[in-house]
Amino acid sequence: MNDTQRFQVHLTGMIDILSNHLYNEKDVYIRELLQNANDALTARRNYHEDFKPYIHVSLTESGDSPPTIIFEDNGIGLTEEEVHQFLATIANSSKGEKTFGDTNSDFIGRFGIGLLSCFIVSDEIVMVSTSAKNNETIEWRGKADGTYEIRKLEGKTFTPGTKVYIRRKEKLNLPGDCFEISTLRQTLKKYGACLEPNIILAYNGFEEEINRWSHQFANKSLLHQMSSTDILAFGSEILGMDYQDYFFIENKTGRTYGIAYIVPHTIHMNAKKSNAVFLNRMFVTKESQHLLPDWALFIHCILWTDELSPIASREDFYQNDALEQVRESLGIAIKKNIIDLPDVTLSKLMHIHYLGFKALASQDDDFLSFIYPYLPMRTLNGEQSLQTILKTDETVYYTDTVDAFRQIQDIARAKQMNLINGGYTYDIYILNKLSLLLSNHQLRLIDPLEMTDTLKKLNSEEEELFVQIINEINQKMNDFKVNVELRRFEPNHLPTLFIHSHQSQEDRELERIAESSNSLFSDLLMSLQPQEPARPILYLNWNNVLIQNILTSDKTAEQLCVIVQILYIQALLLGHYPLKNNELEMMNQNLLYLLKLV
Ligand SMILES: Nc1ncnc2c1ncn2[C@@H]1O[C@H](COP(=O)(O)OP(=O)(O)OP(=O)(O)O)[C@@H](O)[C@H]1O
Repeated sequence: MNDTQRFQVHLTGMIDILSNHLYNEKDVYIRELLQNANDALTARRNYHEDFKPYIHVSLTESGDSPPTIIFEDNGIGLTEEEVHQFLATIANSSKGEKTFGDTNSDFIGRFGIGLLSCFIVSDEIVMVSTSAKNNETIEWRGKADGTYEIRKLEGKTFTPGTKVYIRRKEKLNLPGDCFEISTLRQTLKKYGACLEPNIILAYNGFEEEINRWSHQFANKSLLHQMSSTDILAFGSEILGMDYQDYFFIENKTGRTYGIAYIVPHTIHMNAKKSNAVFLNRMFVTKESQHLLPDWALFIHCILWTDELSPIASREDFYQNDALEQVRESLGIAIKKNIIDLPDVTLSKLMHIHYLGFKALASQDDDFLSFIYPYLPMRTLNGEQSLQTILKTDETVYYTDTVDAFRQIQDIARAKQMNLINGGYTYDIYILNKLSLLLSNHQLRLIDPLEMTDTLKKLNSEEEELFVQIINEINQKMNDFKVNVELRRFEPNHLPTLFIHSHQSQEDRELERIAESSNSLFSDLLMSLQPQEPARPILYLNWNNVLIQNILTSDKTAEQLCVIVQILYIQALLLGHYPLKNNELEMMNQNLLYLLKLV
């Protein structure tokens, strides 16, 4: 015979799960009480009742007994049947569907577990509720041990609404709990800032309104009528930063909207995002990481939504398709607003946030085609905007690495070339895209090797004069895998030009890493190297007085080689290339050699 049994709920275990494993914020019980009061007011309004909604919160302390927080609302209340059905049955809610987004419900509660969070701070929840449906008043006492008592209060007339009493546990060890007035005030402001009903906090005979000013911002049409002073003040209150510029944003459904503040200082690329989000007017998080695209670092948002699903702790949102669509649509809105900003604001913005703008421009052609004139780039003349760089009719060249720029900057300057250093973050993607996008400009990537074509060969007599010595030098430099050549080039003051192709740099780096690895790994690395690795070239400038003096002096080949080796080390150091072991050794030997001479 089948023996059907009922599951039992171990409430103490559940409270432990809630307090230690579900909620990060230790003040959630205030959020849940606010939310329930707010939902009860919504339900009463939906019940077609004409009344002035309020939520009244008070903190009482009397004598030696622990302080008590009392939450009162004049909402729909609960009948006795509803108390059994919704209060005493865990995970049963009177608020319908458990999913957000698909439904257009005004309720915030869904899961039917929120009230349990009060057990984190209290051993008993006492609720006195008068239902607007039948005017009956019920007192419910729920205990953390999983038992509850219920009784009807008769003989007195109560108006519809609910009062919840939370008395602090005797041994509550929760730093910064809300049984202290300033924490309670702060927490009510945090969660309740945008709720519609008037929230009043009473303490020691004084009353203050918590959300009178702030609740208006959540109303889309009121928001657009607020003064800019108010909007900036609201940003600083919610996000804790002083902003100077903002614009409104809204996604395409119109169900997620808000204020986008421009961050007034430079932001680190992996800085935490600071976006406050309210779901059905209830605060969810101040650090939403996924609601805006990654590039939108220069924006801090305050957003209101009713179309996203919160995770169980209600402290963030599920990363689902709905969230992705909202993020994409908000991204489009931000771009559009930036494009519409006045020129002065845009230049100011660029100054602070060029990196964020470059990130966006490198991913988005539309944005790039608008924004590129304002983007700053490093050139031979320091930092310039692309609009200034591209003013000329001549070809503008760019390198793909900082290293390539360094290698050719001197001769490029001598040739009066327009050269951009494309080696900084995002620049190469932007420049590559622009080279295809801009039809009227010659924007061309240059390889340092191309520059060697412009170095002049010596005439045949000169060539003959030095061919032997250059050969000897090359033999001595063979160990360092570099070729030495003699050429004429400008600027004359430049004794050498060191050209290191991508391939020769890679081969060199492989060798250097192999040197500092264990023998097994080093053998493996070296087996990856080609038989004949690519070599950099050290060009000696025959136009340069130092080089002329060196080569025409009566020094022996060995002595000349010492000097060329020193010039080679200098070129490596100027190019920021770490030295290999044999180069270090060679430099030390040469220093000793020089020491002996002086
Ligand atoms: N102030 C109140 N007025 C009227 N009913 C209330 C009040 N507080 C709680 N309730 C009732 O108790 C039920 C359980 O509340 P609880 O906070 O545990 O869950 P919920 O609000 O439904 O969902 P969630 O877990 O998502 O918050 C509610 O569905 C509601 O019917």
